[in-house]
Amino acid sequence: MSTNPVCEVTDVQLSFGEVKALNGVSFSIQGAELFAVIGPNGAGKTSIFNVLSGVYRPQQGSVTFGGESILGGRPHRIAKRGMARTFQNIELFENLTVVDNLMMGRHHHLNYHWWEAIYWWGRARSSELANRRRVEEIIDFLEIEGYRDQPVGMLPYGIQKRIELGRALAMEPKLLLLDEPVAGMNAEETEDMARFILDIRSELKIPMILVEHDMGLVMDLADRVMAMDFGTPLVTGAPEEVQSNPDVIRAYLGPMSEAAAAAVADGAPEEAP
Ligand SMILES: Nc1ncnc2c1ncn2[C@@H]1O[C@H](COP(=O)(O)OP(=O)(O)OP(=O)(O)O)[C@@H](O)[C@H]1O
Repeated sequence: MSTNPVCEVTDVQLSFGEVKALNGVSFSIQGAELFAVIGPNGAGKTSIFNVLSGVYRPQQGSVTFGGESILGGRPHRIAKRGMARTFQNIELFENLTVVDNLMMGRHHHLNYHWWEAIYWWGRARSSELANRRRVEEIIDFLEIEGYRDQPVGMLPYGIQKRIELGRALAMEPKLLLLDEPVAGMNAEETEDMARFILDIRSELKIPMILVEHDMGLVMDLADRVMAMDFGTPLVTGAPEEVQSNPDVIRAYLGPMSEAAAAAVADGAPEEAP
């Protein structure tokens, strides 16, 4: 049985002057899958996120989300339609508490008028209580009860990354974009983040696109991987298929890896120099 893709990117071209940031990029996200995008520095990974979230408008191609085109859509409108994103560099309100930062993720779900808010009645009261309940569920889910009332800026880096993930979850996204979620983390923090990403897939069933340099993490978690180089997709497939693709090995290791790539293609172990 085929289902409609959550998101479909078709033949996207994006240039900055002479630089082709994206060149014929196509992929679609089906169901609650974890789709990873890998590639060396400058391959175009962040540009894909910027196109999806409305920060960049490509010169060619189409992008649909929930069956409708989002090309030319403003970032806040695309976010409101259910696309949430975490960033390489944490973007939280440092002086606000964990709870208040998570409540920021709920602002699309506030559905009352200002006069109802002033008198704290009607929809203002019920909507606020429902939003607080949802935030408490996320606090439980991400195991951050111990930090709930602390200003985010005071917390360890790994916890801040987890709170940023929490804020994205508070939006109740239909698609979650994770931009290097374990960058700068130690082994224990990475392991915790990996566990939460797996829980999001299995329990919350939210489709995710993951951009990450930690290959171990990508190969362990992803359902499918798209490898890119110089804006061009090299191969898309199961992690083991992508990992052993000679073009991918070349892109990562450079021309010195010709022997390694050939050996992998032949299925033969590489000889020691
Ligand atoms: N706003 C911009 N103006 C000019 N060039 C840009 C812009 N954004 C991206 N590029 C260029 O597009 C190419 C792809 O960049 P992008 O940031 O998408 O790569 P990346 O794979 O995310 O790299 P990294 O792993 O280093 O974050 C690079 O050559 C980059 O310099």
